[in-house]
Formats: sequence, structure tokens, C-alpha cells
Amino acid sequence: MSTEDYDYLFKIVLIGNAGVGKTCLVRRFTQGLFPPGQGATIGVDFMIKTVEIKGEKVKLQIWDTAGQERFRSITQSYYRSANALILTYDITCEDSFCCLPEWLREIEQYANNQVVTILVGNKIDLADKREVVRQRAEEFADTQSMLYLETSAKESDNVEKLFLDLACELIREAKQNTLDNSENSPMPGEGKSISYLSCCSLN
Ligand SMILES: Nc1nc2c(ncn2[C@@H]2O[C@H](COP(=O)(O)OP(=O)(O)OP(=O)(O)O)[C@@H](O)[C@H]2O)c(=O)[nH]1
Repeated sequence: MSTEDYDYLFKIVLIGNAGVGKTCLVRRFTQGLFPPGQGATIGVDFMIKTVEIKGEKVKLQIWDTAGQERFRSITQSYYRSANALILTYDITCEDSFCCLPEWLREIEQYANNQVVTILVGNKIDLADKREVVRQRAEEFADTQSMLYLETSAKESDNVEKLFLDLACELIREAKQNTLDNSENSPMPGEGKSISYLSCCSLN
């Protein structure tokens, strides 16, 4: 497949506390593996995977940001052009859940207001160490109008679903926006160009 051979290009950025499993989720999805002895991300990492959804080729640019506070100024600069954000916490770590309001403030401040955000509770394979019950997280996501999913990068639970559901939602929104824009556009000859949401030319 050539680099231009796709119908949609979407930028997805993973954010959340250090150690919640962002890199492992990305590696599981893009490479099908659970890396042993995964070191902390330095700054930002980048991976690409192209998937096919209902006959359309969707190229996903996946940006894995460092959770450590000291990289925050670097990672914030990646929010603006994101189509979707995966806000991740660790279901075995209450602290990572309690920091979510802080992450939401970052999103409010740095992301564009059309960004699709999904809350992900990772490490569900560690059920006996769970500190955040599912219902509490679901209610929190609901109050913030976020989608919610629980995953295990280790066992590969819901990882594919996470990225594919997100891609479906982004396609749906892109099509809706194209439709809205074309309905609001002037007729040819009215002196203005017809503009469409450029979901395939994000940087
Ligand atoms: N049991 C279990 N461990 C996991 C899972 N996902 C990640 N881990 C472990 O959690 C630790 C942190 O994983 P990373 O993917 O590096 O976490 P991160 O969020 O990218 O961390 P930063 O790069 O520091 O922001 C590693 O020891 C992983 O092996 C999971 O689904 N289950």
C-alpha cells in the first residue's frame, strides 16, 4: 500500500499518568505484542497503522506521549491537531484515576473543541488488584460526555476494539461534518469556494 493510499487520516494521541500502559496499548495494537520491560516514554513516540473499515482505508497516526510531569510542555503541543484523545488510567492505581480532572483541564486548554475523547481503564487482567470499580469510572466518563472502555494491553482485551471503535466514530463525524459543510456552502458561482472538512490533510 503506498503512503497516499487511504481514504481517511486521523491523528490519535494517548495521554494519562506515567505507567498506566499507554505505550503497551499502542504496541499491542500496532505490533501485536506486549513489550517486556517497557521503559518510560521520553517526550513523544509515534506509530502508524492502516486499518480497513467497511471497505474504507483508514490511516491512524498514533502519538504516545510521556506521562511524566517533566515532559508536559512537550506533550501539550501535540493536543491541538489531535482528532481523538485516549485518556488512560490504570484500574489498579487510584492515583491515576484521581488525576483525571487534571488531564481534562489540559484537554480543555490545549485540544481543539471537536476532539473525540475516550476514557480507558487499562490493566483489567489484574482484577484482584483493582482499586477503581467500573461503575465509578463509567459514571465519571458519563458526566464528562466521554466514551469509556476497559482494556488489557497484556491480554489484548479490547485493544483492537478501542482503536477500531475510535476510527468508526471519527469516520462518522468526518462524514457528518462534510455533509453539514456542503449543506451550508454557497451555490457554485456565488463567489465563494465550497469548503469541506479536511479530515485527510491533518498534520
Ligand atoms: N498487568 C498489566 N501490566 C501492564 C499492562 N499495560 C502495561 N502494563 C505494565 O505497566 C508498566 C507501564 O507500561 P507503559 O506502557 O510503559 O506505561 P506508559 O503509560 O506508557 O508510561 P509512560 O511512558 O511513563 O507515560 C509496564 O511495566 C507494563 O508492562 C496491562 O494491560 N496489564
